[in-house]
Amino acid sequence: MDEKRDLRHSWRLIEGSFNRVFVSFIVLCKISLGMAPSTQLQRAIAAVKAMKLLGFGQGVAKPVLKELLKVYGNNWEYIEAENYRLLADAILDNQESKDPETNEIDAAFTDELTKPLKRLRHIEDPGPSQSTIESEASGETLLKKKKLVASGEAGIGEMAPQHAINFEEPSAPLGHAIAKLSRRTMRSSYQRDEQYLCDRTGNVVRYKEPKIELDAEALQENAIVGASTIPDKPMTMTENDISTNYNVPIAVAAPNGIPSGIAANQDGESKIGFSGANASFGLTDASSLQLAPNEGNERESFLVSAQNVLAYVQERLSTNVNIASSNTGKVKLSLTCSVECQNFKMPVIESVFKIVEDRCLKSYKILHPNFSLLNLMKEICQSAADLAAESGVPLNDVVMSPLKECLKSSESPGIHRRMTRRSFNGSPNLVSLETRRKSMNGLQSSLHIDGQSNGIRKNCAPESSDNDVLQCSAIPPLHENAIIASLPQHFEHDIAKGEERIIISLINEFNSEKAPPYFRYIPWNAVYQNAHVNFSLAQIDEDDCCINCFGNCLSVSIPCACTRETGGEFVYTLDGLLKKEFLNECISMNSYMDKRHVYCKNCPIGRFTGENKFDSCKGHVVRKFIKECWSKCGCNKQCGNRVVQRGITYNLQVFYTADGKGWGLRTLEELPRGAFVCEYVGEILTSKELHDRTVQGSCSAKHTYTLVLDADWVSEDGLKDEEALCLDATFYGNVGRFVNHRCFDANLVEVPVEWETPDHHYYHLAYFTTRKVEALEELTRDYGIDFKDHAHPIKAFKCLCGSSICRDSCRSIFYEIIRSSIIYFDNLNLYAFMSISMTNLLKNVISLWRSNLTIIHSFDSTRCW
Ligand SMILES: C[S@@+](CC[C@H](N)C(=O)[O-])C[C@H]1O[C@@H](n2cnc3c(N)ncnc32)[C@H](O)[C@@H]1O
Repeated sequence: MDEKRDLRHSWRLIEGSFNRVFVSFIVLCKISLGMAPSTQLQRAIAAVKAMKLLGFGQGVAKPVLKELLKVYGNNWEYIEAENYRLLADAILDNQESKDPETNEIDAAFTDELTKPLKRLRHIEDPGPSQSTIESEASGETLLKKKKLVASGEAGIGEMAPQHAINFEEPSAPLGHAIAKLSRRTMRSSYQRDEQYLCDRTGNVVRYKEPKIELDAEALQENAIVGASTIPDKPMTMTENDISTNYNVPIAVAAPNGIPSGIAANQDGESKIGFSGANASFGLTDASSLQLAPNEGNERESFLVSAQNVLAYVQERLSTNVNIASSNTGKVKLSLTCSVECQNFKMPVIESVFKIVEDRCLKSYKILHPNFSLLNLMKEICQSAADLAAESGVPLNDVVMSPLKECLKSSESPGIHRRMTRRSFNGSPNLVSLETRRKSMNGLQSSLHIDGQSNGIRKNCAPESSDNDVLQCSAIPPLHENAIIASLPQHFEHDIAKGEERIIISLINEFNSEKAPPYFRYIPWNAVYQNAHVNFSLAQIDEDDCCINCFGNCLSVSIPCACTRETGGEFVYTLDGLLKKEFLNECISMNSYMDKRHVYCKNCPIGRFTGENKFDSCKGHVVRKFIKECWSKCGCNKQCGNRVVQRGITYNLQVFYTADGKGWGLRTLEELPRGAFVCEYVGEILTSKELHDRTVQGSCSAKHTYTLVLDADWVSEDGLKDEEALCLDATFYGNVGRFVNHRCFDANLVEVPVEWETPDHHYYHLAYFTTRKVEALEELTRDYGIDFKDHAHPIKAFKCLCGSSICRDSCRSIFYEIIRSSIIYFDNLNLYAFMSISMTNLLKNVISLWRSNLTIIHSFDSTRCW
């Protein structure tokens, strides 16, 4: 109320003095300017009137106007442009040059009448029309300005207040910069070369102001630094968060150099801070976030202080990112983009996030599992704050591409939160989003993003194009064609080299290892030398195929002959997933817990070890087979009973694991339960050939890539060597070779699948999901290793699977007991184990001990380890 009263008073004073000014300027114009009196007179009157409204008396304005007219050869257009900005600036500069010290103090303690005056220098003014002046003078707008200046001056007043970053030269009044831009377009003598930065500890740091070139491109790219308007309900947090606590922020003027100031929002209400011709809703209060009509003016502003960060960044295409943080450590960020659609309605912000995340995932395919837009925004806030707190960061970089700078600043060691993104030229790039916490003491814990739960009511949605959202969210638009252009060295576009139906990228986000040791990618198994694998049509008799079928076997009510192996039922659903019951059984059979091991009398593995061949079998898991239709069948390639042979269909990626397992495989999209992921492909070796390779040491690499196709070994006594087959993916293999081990709760299970060979000597080993797998989750299977079997010829690795029930830990004795317990209670299988209560489990264990049952060490020795 007091403020309003003051303003009214000021306005009366202005009115009262107007007549005198008018008369004086008639004289001035007649004497000094030599123009046609009527025109000059009117113009002079208008100029003085405008200056008076700004608080400059006639005595101050007159000589400066005179001087300007001289300098510009009586070119009134320059002087009148932008509501006499040039004149106002010149007056201020004149004052500054007379007494900079006083001005500095002025900046801090200037009285209320002076504040709006200074503020006008950086307000985005829609134009010099009389109506604008009137509306400014009418109270409400001035009140807004007053508030604005007051909040802005809180920072200046203390001049380098503790914890404030001041990107403005100390002696410069607020709002210098935007005016500067326009002046620069006219004369270079107004340029300032340096700015001062007060870091959070109050030190003044000095650095170069970005050079502003006057060509159109530079005007788009660069921005000027100065003081800014603070919207009357600025980019808000709660009152407590920011209130009047903005410390001398940075403002970046419109790239086109057209300052304007009072933005019209949708409701037609005047708003200070953004051009009415631009979409502008900055960091306003969530509840008052407004979308202004976009008429094309692009603006950038960036307002920063160490504890109070207010950032408004606009990239091209009228898209903005606004960031604000408060003394309390809260950070809010809002996105602005222009959407050219009628009847625009803001969707729920979470759904916007989701779309962007999905798009990121779809496009980059290499995002960190923890990637979320919200996290990204937090990163941006954090990084902006870090940058603000950090001296010596060139401001122009900050202004032009804040995220780029955030990302650049992530090279030092520390907490690593990484994601991949495309570089700003549209190519994919690996980016480390490490955040340096040191400068933000405690901010991390209290980060808050506007629009998360309290909701942004009005904003733009990324509905029109990728650009709309991706540019403003600092994730640049995607151009698939540009993928290969600037890949990081540790990124391989397609390790399958076109052999698969899909692209399988490889990425190392953790160290400099660019690629796994050399191997040749093959999409299907290949016989090394002696393995007896007969793919002949002749060996498939009519009982082993469905000659009379047509189209899709699954669409017929009577299952075809190919289901003989699986009890007269197809194992696949119409969606191509494994049926629940079949999958459950496969999981259970493959389970380390499961007792269904069988032992060969003459184990092919033991034959070459010199051990007693009747005693050497470590046991083999009995597995269920899938039989798929094949070329001799009457159905087509799209038949629902041909899943594995159609190859990999989900987006997979080889990546370097963070937990020391070396390379691993992950999915880039969500996988449903029972989905076929990939086959384990390698060279088909006889067990003798594998043994020879082992003896020769050619398999003694850091990692082991061999496994035994032993699913049916026990059914035939005296299996010939050329029929006892193994797979070795050390030198030739597919993505399956990168699947790491996980104890018990792996998300893949291997299932033998046959189609071109009716016997079970050779088969394909297919990996299916045991549960729904989230995008970016590592794909793992349980190798079935007994980590306690130190007598095994091949030493097991130190398990780093991270499972809470890892068998290779000191707790594993507990699991041995559990396993024994399950074996003891014959009716329990893995599922029962998973579901039994701890009490029951303990009862089992006690009962087990009581009965003095020895722990049985049986395990599948023939699996890969
Ligand atoms: C089939 S390879 C898997 C791919 C391998 N990580 C790589 O970098 O190429 C199996 C090897 O990976 C490593 N490995 C797999 N699972 C592991 C685990 N849970 N803990 C530690 N190492 C593991 C072991 O060296 C093992 O011999």
